Amino acid sequence: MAWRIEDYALVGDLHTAALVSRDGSIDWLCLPRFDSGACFAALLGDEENGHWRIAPCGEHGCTRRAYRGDTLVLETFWNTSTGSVKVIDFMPHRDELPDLVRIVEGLRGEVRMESEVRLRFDYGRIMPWVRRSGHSWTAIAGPDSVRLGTDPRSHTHSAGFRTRSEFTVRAGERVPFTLIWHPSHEPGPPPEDPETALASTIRVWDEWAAGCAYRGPWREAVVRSLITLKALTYRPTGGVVAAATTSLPEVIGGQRNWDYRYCWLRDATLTLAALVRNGYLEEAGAWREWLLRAVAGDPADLRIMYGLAGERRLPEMTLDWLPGYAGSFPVRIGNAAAEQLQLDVYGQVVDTLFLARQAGLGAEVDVWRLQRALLDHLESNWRQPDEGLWEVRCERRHFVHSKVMAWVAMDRAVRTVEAGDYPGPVKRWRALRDEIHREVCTRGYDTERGTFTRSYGSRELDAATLVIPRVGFLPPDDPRVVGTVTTIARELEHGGLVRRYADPVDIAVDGVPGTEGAFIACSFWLANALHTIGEHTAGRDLFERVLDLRNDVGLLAEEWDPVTGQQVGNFPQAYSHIDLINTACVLSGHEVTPAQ
Ligand SMILES: OC[C@H]1O[C@H](O[C@H]2O[C@H](CO)[C@@H](O)[C@H](O)[C@H]2O)[C@H](O)[C@@H](O)[C@@H]1O
Repeated sequence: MAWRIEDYALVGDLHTAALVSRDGSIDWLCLPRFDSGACFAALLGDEENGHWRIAPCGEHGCTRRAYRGDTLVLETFWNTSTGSVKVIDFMPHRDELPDLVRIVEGLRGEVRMESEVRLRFDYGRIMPWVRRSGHSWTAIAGPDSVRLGTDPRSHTHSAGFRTRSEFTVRAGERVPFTLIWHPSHEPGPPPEDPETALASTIRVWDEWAAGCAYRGPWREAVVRSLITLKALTYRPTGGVVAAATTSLPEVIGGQRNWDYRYCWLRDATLTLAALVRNGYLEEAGAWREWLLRAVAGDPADLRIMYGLAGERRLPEMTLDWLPGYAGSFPVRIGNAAAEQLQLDVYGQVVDTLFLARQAGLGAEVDVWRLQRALLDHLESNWRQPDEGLWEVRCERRHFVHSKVMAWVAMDRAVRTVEAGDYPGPVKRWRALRDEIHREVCTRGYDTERGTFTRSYGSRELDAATLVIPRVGFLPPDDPRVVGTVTTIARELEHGGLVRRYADPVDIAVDGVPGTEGAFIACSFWLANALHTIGEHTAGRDLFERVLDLRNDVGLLAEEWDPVTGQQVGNFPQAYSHIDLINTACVLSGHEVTPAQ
């Protein structure tokens, strides 16, 4: 039986990330980058697709686990009949090659332990050859080579395509294991001392987390979410992935299984806004540089998502040899949504660059030149229907959220010029801003029901319209805003949270078969909107209800299935953590302060 999605914890090194189950099993790890092939893919299949478990012999599931303070160092504890033990898992921050360290520490009495490693490259398909050299075991296939470093006390042997160790750990003893990836045509790097690596990993995370400016009542949840967003950042380029996984299903057994290991302009800009709001300007600077490189060229060729280094081709395919998480087939890599037109990303990008500048990130001519190009392109294209932020896989529509975000792009451009930051055709932009506003209020508003709709002329609702007061399109006390918030709260409610739009049981809703859970980010948006329209108690109650869905180490997937009571969708997902942070900030009055 598969572990629940919330039974996993994340460790990572700002290049890639691993998921560790409550059973001490690493069931997901892509090397050397987030979007590389997985060498442990049991998450989407079974142990034969690759995993690494370290746990007491005969035990199933740990007693408890936690991150060590404000770090990404995971400690998993077991109390057994003979003693207690913990396994410390982490990935040292690296300049070159990825490295996963696991240290087994005896806490009380003595415990018989086992380690089992099955390395399978290319998402669980390729069985490598294993070579031994002293206490190191190197698995090689094609371009990949992974070296498992063991301690002499762990009595390791390799047979039957798995490497096993059995040993006893006593109170006070520490038995380390390391796993290092390197290109198979190059010699492996010299081993690093696990204890030194642990000390420096703890120090780096502690120092980073101490920089968090948020001081409100939900500090622990906010800091954990910031650490998670940071862990989804690809340090070499400044790109940010939407989640660490591919194909965790939006409903168990369903087909809504997508690859999120890419940089969406929407998700990445929102990540940056959350980081900037909490004092992390360095990441914002790195991402701005990533953006300038990724989108360079003709603005008509703007993509809504890119690879970690700005790659544009992300062809979608299915991995037929993997059965999928709990039988949720197909498993996809690549993402066809990369080819879509999603007009909101123009507004997202311009808005985040505006916010970053307000927060103190220096003005730069190249950044303004990029915005001018995006605005020119939007000026000629905002009237087109698009696939919208929910990336529908059916005919394009005039989505209200896309048009509202086009208004945001024009509004921030006007305000930038008015503030004297840069020059631009402000009269024309003002006129366009007014025109978009008029059109949305006429064609995107249902006067009969008193709510903004999903697209022009439709009666459907869309939780994305909850952003209308937040982006300043209309004031919070406008009856159209109040009507939209209350209608969405009533009609999109799903198990105490909200759906992003009506249950897509009918394929016409978004072009994808099957239903899905409540959307976590949208539930935070609703909490935020309720607060903004003065429904403070309802907003806070909803916010805390969603906070309660975090797993034991503070992580959230994309959705929540109230029927099974489980997290569903890719994990951990940036979107969910972004809106946890933003909503905590709004509900506790913590807003971005421009640098002096
Ligand atoms: O619902 C169908 C689409 O679902 C995915 O997109 C979602 O995730 C993105 C990344 O977090 C987010 O930016 C987007 O708003 C969400 O709808 C999937 O990536 C798409 O391929 C799919 O069509």
